[in-house]
Amino acid sequence: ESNISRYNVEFVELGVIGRGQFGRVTKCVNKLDGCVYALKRSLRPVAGSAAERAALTEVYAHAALGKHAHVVRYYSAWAEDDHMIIQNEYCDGGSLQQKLEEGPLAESELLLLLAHIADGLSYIHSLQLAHMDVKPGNIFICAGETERANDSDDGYGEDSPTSAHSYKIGDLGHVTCVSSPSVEEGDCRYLPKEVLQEDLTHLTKADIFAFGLTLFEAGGGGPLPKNGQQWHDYRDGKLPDLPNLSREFNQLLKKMVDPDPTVRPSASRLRKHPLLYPSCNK
Ligand SMILES: Cn1cc(CCO)c2c3c(c(-c4ccccc4Cl)cc21)C(=O)NC3=O
Repeated sequence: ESNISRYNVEFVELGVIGRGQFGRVTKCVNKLDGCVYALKRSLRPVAGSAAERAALTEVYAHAALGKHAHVVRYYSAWAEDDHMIIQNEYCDGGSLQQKLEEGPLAESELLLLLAHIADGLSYIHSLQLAHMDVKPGNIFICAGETERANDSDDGYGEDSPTSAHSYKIGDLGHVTCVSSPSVEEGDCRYLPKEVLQEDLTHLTKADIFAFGLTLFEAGGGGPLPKNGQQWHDYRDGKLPDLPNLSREFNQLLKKMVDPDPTVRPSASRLRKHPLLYPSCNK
């Protein structure tokens, strides 16, 4: 293989920001444009393997999703000396999972998370795609981001004038087309029962389920079960109330994790939920 590495020629590594069985994620400066990016470097998957299909799906999804205020932006991907590299937007505020280590979010913060991620999911779903791995570890925070209606407003842009920080959905490694039979299951803690039972007829509602458990966890309901009775209870409509949240928020969480996927609100409906427009319903 060539030993001229684009990674080393075009980027300066600032530090490792993530490690996994997949490889590692680094924070890098591009020497040409001087901007900071997140680069994931993983072993090149075996040709024809599920891992290769997932890697290609990730790049196809990023390319199809282009630019959106609440989806982590993709810039480039390439292969070099037996590795695959993907260059994404660097979100400087860490992941939601890291933020939750400091404790649960207050309802006002949960509403910001709800608005931003419902926006991102609504955009992904509008392209007939489903994320399939929504969870705190795949939601990243861009601190100090002032939201403004982006000039190329495609109707999905955030319309609130400014917000202290912005939540974005990342890691498109499990993205699938809603009419696709093959699903690479995401984290089982956020997986709805119907997907486990191979019912793939409502894949966008699998994202809503996972987002519901993500909000429940962010509101203090964690840690989530990976199996056992509690895992089943949460999927049989027995999600406990969170005492520090309003009755209305608790009702919304129960709707988002309803056993019947058709009962769960769509992402575009979530964007218009009354909880997000407090002044209107006084
Ligand atoms: C572990 N980890 C930490 C971060 C920084 C959070 O402040 C991070 C990022 C990404 C990713 C990422 C996820 C999946 C695929 C590719 C990448 Cl670069 C992983 C990240 C990504 O795409 N953008 C990131 O900021």
